[in-house]
Amino acid sequence: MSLFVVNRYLGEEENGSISKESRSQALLAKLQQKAKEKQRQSLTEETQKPPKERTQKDVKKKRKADKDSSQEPEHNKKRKSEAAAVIVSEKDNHDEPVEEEEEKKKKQTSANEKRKKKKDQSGISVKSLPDTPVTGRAGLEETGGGEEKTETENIAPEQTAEKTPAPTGFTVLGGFDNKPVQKVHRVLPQWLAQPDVIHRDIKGHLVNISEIHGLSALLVKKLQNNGIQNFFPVQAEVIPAVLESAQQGLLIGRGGYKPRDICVSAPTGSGKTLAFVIPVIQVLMERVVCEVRALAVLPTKELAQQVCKVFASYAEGTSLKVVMLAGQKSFAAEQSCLSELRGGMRRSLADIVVATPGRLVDHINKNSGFSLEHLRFLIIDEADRMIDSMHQSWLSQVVKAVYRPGSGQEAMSIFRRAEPAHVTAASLSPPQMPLQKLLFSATLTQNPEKLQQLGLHQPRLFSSIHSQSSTSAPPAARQTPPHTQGCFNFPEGLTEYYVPCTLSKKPLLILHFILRMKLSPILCFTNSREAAHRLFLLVRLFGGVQAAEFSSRLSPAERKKTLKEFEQGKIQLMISTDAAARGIDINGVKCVVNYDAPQYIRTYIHRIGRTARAGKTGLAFTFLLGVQEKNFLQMVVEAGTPGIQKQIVKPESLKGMEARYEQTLQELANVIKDEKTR
Ligand SMILES: Nc1ncnc2c1ncn2[C@@H]1O[C@H](COP(=O)(O)OP(=O)(O)OP(=O)(O)O)[C@@H](O)[C@H]1O
Repeated sequence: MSLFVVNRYLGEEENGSISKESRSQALLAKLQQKAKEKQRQSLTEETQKPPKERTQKDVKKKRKADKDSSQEPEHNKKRKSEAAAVIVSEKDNHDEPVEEEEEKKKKQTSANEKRKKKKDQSGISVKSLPDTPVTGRAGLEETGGGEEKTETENIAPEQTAEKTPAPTGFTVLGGFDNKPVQKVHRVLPQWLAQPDVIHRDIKGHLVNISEIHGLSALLVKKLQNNGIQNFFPVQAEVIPAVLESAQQGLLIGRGGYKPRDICVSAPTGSGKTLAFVIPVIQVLMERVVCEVRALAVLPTKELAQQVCKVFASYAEGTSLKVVMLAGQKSFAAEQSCLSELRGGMRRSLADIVVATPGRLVDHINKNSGFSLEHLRFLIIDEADRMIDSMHQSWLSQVVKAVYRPGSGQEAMSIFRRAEPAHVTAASLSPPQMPLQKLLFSATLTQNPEKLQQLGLHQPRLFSSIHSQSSTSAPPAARQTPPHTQGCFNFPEGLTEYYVPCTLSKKPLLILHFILRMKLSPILCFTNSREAAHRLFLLVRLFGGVQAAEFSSRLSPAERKKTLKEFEQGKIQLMISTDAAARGIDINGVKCVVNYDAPQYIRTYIHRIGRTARAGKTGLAFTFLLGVQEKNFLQMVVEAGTPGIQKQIVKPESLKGMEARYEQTLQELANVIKDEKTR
């Protein structure tokens, strides 16, 4: 039972037996009639006086007339509109005679009604179309045929009758279908859109280490002892920028302002590690009191180990101490490396800490001897990975630990740090140790929302994405970035191939690459730990290849040993999961094989970036099944690859190994069964 009954006023026919449909038609016709009369009245008035005499009074009168007419009974209106029509015809004798005009309007009205009836039956929603277009062609004749064009002049004739005329002074909505939709282009923040350009071509843009001012003789000597005579482009750009931000010493940046945070997006193997190790050691080596002033956070133990080794190597000969928090040792052992109690006072035993997020958070929360109140540099390597995996919200815990009010005198000291707010005279008066963030990645996200999480202060971006390869510009020159080719960096010396294959032939292909094409040492990536293990077992059973697996199936010590043997050339084929994809710096990798095609472009970039490092050349092959080809190639091309070639391996070149391969598959099935039972 309907709760509310709404009775619509339908005029005199209210109680008649007319059907709903025709009632609404009749109502519609009436409304149109009224609209027509109103327009006629307004036209009549308008044509009676020259425009300049029309005053507010007229407008009010017109409005009043409109109002009255809407309340006036029907028969009066009809008479008025006929009278108005007569006035118009006597006044402007060049108009068509009234009867014909009336006839025309009637025809138009009935034509409209017919059309509406037809549309009603077709179910399409009906717009209430007044049938005497004011600005249409007919409207032009009524007003004596002015010269100006109206919008119906430009519409195709069949549309003129359809076009809804605008009542005087109103805009008729609609017509969206013929407006082209404007494409929205993402507008990057200024600092992202106009980075400082880093050249991709390392060999063509080396800068002698003596050209970089501000480096101590000790560091220069250490670089030369390590065989480094020239800085790579990313180092030549970033090292001076970091040194400049610490020119006034540790306390505050130039002019009292906080130094700008720095983001670096440069290809894999372009030397980003030294780009932060050298300036941080240079700035901290003059320190007097040992406190944790530099913290480098990396995603994996291996990377933390690798960076800690580089820091320790260049801190040798200085009083700086480097400590790693990555779970290689027990929590207690790490705790004793960080600080000690002497005479009832806490003394820090570390200047530079290299950590993985998990262990770092543990020490912040459970180790009272670990203080970050003097932290000056926060280095986030593989920054895009660290942003994505902000587990345990490690960054907010670091920032909280940095600005945590100290106890006792520390809380009162003029060096007490307050979280940066707006830059005002007051916020700058006590000299404070600023916290400067340094971000590094070969696939740094350009997504402002993601970067927002890092709370960067007036960030400055150094990027090689915009640079043209092998230009003849002077080494340290910065070009205004040309059009961005793609959104990722590819090492200059890398050649990429894809190999069409079938699932069953993939193991034979990798054996063919080693035994026939002699491409070893090969770093081979699979998409899972199990696939890496199975392939490792199969290659070992096939024989003739020194192979090893590298995944979380191995203990950290076993992984470290495997990396070392691979680097020493004792292993021809290292079968790895993506644990070794990011940042791992293994000298001498000639060839990377994506045994399983990577699902994400960042994974691809970091995998192939294990070769062609430090300006050397390298090869990258990706085995592709038929169904993967189209999407993979599209992904790589969109990322801005300089070019990927098709490498076909003929089935006959695999023929000689098939018999042995079949036998190996049998043995493999037994080995896997044994493992499962163990
Ligand atoms: N100026 C230099 N001269 C010669 N070799 C260098 C120089 N700088 C770095 N290298 C070497 O280049 C290799 C790659 O350096 P590094 O690991 O810092 O690259 P990366 O940009 O961090 O790579 P990824 O993005 O993969 O982490 C290292 O073996 C390093 O010793």
